[in-house]
Amino acid sequence: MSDELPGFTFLTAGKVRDLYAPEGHDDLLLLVANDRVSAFDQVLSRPIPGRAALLTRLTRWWFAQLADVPNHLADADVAVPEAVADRAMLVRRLRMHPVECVVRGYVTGSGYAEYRRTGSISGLPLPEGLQDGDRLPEPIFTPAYKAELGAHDENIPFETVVDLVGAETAEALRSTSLRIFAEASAIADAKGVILADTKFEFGDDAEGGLVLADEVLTPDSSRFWDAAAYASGRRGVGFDKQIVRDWLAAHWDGEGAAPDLPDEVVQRTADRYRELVELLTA
Ligand SMILES: Nc1ncnc(-c2cnn(Cc3cccc(F)c3)c2)c1Cl
Repeated sequence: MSDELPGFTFLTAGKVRDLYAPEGHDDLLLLVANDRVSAFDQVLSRPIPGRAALLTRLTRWWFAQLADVPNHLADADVAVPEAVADRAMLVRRLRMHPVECVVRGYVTGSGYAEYRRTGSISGLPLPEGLQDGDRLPEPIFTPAYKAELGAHDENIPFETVVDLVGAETAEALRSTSLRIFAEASAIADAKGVILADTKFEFGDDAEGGLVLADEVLTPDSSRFWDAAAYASGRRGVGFDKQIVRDWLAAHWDGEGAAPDLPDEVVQRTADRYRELVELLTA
């Protein structure tokens, strides 16, 4: 997506999203998703058609499911350009907390690596002998400090969250994150999808209230696994990027730029995103 969006000032770009400010509305922002996908810390060269619209639809749906949690969606009368309308969200500008509110129901990824090194994640001691992909006795709040774009977030103990945002907000971040995770994983579970982990971001609005921000419970912020595959011993079968990961693992040594995905992989991945969103939002 070029930076040009009439009536909006380009602010910054993430891996797969751009942030704009609506001219004349400094209390609002526009998040515009694009069809790019990142894997192995690289934004792949070939976009996945329809991905941005599907993930925007999913985030909107989750916000509606989590009606008891204040969120940043704005219903202001600002015209969003037709060209991006199905993959854009007009949101209230918040004072964002610099904490990635990660909740894990299963141990995998960077959390599993930290567990193998230290026996804990974000300072939380865990049972011995856990294997990659094991379900945890109960979901845990494992916050991270927002790293600069492209770097890995650094897991931090709850005490550091208190230092960053104060005890009251830290407790609210933890309790709200755990509550949302419990609600969302129950919804996903009923549809044959494991929500293994997710990352929430929150900010304060002008009244000082805690507001759920950014994208929510999408395959970019969460790991969604196929529950039937997990039950049959095939762990961590991702719903979205597994096709891309498997193809890259078979056709790339991980050095330098990732090769272009073939049409068949792009199409199957696009289908898989649609399948996940239609399964969850049915
Ligand atoms: N409601 C809000 N209020 C204030 N700030 C934000 C905010 C800032 N940055 N990001 C993440 C991001 C970075 C790059 C492109 C993106 F589309 C999004 C979200 C939000 Cl969502």
